[in-house]
Amino acid sequence: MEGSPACESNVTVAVRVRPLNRRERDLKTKCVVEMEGNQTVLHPAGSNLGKGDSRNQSKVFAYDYCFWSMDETQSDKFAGQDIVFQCLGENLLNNAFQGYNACIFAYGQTGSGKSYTMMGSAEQPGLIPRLCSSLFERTIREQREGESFTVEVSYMEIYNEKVRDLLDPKG
Ligand SMILES: Nc1ncnc2c1ncn2[C@@H]1O[C@H](COP(=O)(O)OP(=O)(O)OP(=O)(O)O)[C@@H](O)[C@H]1O
Repeated sequence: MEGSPACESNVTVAVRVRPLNRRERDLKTKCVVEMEGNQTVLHPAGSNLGKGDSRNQSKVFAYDYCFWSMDETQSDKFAGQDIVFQCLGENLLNNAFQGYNACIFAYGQTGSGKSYTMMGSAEQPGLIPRLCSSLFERTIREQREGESFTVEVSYMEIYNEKVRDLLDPKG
């Protein structure tokens, strides 16, 4: 409603673009994604469709966050692991410290960058290691007499409609 404060949703949706991989570069793949603020624009990939065909038009989508991780040299818009954590992880931790359950769900086709964003590497840690270190740092920092913190986590993968417990050593 006009004049009322912005409505805060309990769900945050972000989209991330990864750099082209070797195969895509070798095929001289054109990047058809553009990001501006919280908008993602998908351009037609160049086809033989007729002029009036709606598939020839760019499509604009709005998200809470659009992370451009295509090209590190574009430093003004490049979103590395640190930015992703600042935007998604810090809020989630704040909510967790108020006692709310929190969940991050990474969705995308194979090779789209889910593991990179969630786990990352030793040099480029992703959301999970960053969340864990901040979480435990904060439990130590905010320790008070007579209070305790209980942390419960689960880590699941759903692939081909099968759920796999990624923390189960037997798995
Ligand atoms: N933001 C990024 N910056 C640099 N490299 C990336 C990024 N995202 C993904 N990659 C690289 O792209 C490749 C595929 O990414 P990743 O393994 O994370 O995909 P995935 O979605 O988890 O795939 P799968 O569903 O098959 O497990 C990896 O080599 C990864 O290092």
